[in-house]
Amino acid sequence: MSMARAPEVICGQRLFRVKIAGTFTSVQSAASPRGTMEAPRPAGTFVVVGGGIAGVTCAEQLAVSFPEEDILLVTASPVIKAVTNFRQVSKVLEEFDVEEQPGTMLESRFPNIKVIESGVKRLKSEDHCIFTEDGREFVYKKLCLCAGAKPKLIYEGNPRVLGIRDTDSAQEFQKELAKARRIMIVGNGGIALELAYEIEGCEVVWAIKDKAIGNTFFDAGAAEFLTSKLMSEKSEAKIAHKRTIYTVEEAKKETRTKSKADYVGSALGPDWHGGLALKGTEEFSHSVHIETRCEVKKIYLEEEFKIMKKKSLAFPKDHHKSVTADKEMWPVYVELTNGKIYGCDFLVSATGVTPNVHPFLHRNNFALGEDGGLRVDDQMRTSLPDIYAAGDICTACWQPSPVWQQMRLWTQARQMGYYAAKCMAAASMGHPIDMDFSFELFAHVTKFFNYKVVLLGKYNAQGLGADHELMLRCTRGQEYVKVVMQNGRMMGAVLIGETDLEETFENLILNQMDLSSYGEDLLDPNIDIEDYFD
Ligand SMILES: Cc1cc2nc3c(=O)[nH]c(=O)nc-3n(C[C@H](O)[C@H](O)[C@H](O)COP(=O)(O)OP(=O)(O)OC[C@H]3O[C@@H](n4cnc5c(N)ncnc54)[C@H](O)[C@@H]3O)c2cc1C
Ligand SMILES: NC(=O)C1=CN([C@@H]2O[C@H](COP(=O)(O)OP(=O)(O)OC[C@H]3O[C@@H](n4cnc5c(N)ncnc54)[C@H](O)[C@@H]3O)[C@@H](O)[C@H]2O)C=CC1
Repeated sequence: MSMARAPEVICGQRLFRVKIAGTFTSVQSAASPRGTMEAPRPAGTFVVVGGGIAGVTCAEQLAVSFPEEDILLVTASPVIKAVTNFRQVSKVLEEFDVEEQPGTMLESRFPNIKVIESGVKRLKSEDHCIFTEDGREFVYKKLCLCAGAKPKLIYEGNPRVLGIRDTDSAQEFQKELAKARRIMIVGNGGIALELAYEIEGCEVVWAIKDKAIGNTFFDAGAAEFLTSKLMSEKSEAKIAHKRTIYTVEEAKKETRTKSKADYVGSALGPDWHGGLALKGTEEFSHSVHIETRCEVKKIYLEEEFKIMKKKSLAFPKDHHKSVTADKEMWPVYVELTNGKIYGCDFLVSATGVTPNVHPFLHRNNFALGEDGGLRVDDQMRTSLPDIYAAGDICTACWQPSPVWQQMRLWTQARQMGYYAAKCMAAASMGHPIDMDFSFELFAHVTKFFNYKVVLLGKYNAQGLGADHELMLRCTRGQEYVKVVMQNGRMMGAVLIGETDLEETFENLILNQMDLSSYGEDLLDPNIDIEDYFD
């Protein structure tokens, strides 16, 4: 490598040389301010790994904080994810679109960002350097790992089991669906909910471990509200954006109740299925049969199943009629733990994600969280010096606010990427910063079954024990409102439909006002709650 003199960059007290022959390298640090020679310390630049929302937001924020420095974004995917049309809906609720863009677009928006399209195959933390698949080595002074997560597939490797994470896997899924008459969805979180509602022209057997749908987001009440929509014909009416005061039909109070294929691309963005026709070969819209409280016991390919001489079941079109044996043959058969067997064209494993830490672990003694993510503290630092992490790859291990929890969502990926960059900048200047306000309250706005869904705080009473009460208001087909109360304070809420309550409830959760005296008025649709708390 040529050792031609490199441009010099002053950062704090230290003199660094960066960027030699198109790569970034280190020189020994200058003498310490006291005049004694410190042990040689690596120089290098700020390096961010991962072109998803967390990595891109982190790199952008670093580029703004250090306009004179080069920021390196190393990513395995050919496109990066950019946050566009960002809208701060309220204090903590945010909405944005996610766009796939070539790395060059990011470079032109931020001339001090350099995007390197290559997977990181190894991290040598003691030398502060990373090695990429294309044989390059980059030295960092601070590194932020934002390599996302991978789908945690059941029966991984079986050709009839598909997962959905990035554009490639979504397209593969669409291609297979276009030829399918029946599929099985396994899992009960975000992806399963979206697929069960969006898929048309194909029978869907949906196998869930729980007794109600959508366990990662909803309790049984909300699930029932949504299930009726799932079982009815699909109506594509646009969501209205005005508040409507509905009559309470039911108000009750419950007490105490890929080589390259090895690298995944970035996780899909909002409305990822919007541009994909999720349609099977048939001409009907929804046809979903839900099998509750069961898991997959075994799967058999067609030939294997024929030898077994077991019986599979026909798709239960009419829930009141008894189940009959299936006369058709299928490419794959799924035996459930409840003893039932269904044949289908393929199975979608929508069974969660696992943090993508593997490329960084070799000889690096990272502390890992229970879910396998890189543990990060309240400054987004991992357990190794000068290495930060953000987004799906990390496990938040600080003492959280009583109404915040980590979930692997793009809002949190953005917030963590942004805050990690702030922390890296602050550490470079030698002072820590206060936790970002976005971690005060968990807030997620999304769409399920064409309903707007807002989740706030401990929306499912997570970790509150038995000492809480729920208040509900529900108008079938219109809205579902649930608040979680503890000691007279609002701790969380689920708002489905156009309730227009999110801002008020967000404030009530944040300010922890004693609401005991308001009782059920809190959810009375005839009381304009915004005026009440003005
Ligand atoms: C189908 C689907 C629908 C979703 N819907 C929603 C939703 O409606 N709302 C919501 O809030 N969240 C949703 N999510 C979750 C959300 O997309 C993720 O939480 C978020 O995008 C994670 O961002 P990230 O930047 O941490 O990781 P990712 O987006 O996974 O990005 C990781 C990046 O790292 C790169 N990378 C990986 N390994 C390496 C390596 N070794 N070297 C270099 N680069 C590497 C990848 O190529 C990628 O660019 C959805 C997820 C999926 C899969
Ligand atoms: N609108 C939104 O907010 C959406 C968010 N997402 C996010 O994308 C990521 C991936 O989504 P999902 O895969 O749906 O993950 P998820 O974490 O939302 O749900 C995983 C589901 O799989 C179930 N499960 C786990 N192991 C299982 C097994 N062996 N057998 C049967 N069921 C099993 C779990 O009980 C859970 O219901 C998540 O972080 C999710 O939050 C995804 C789609 C939409």
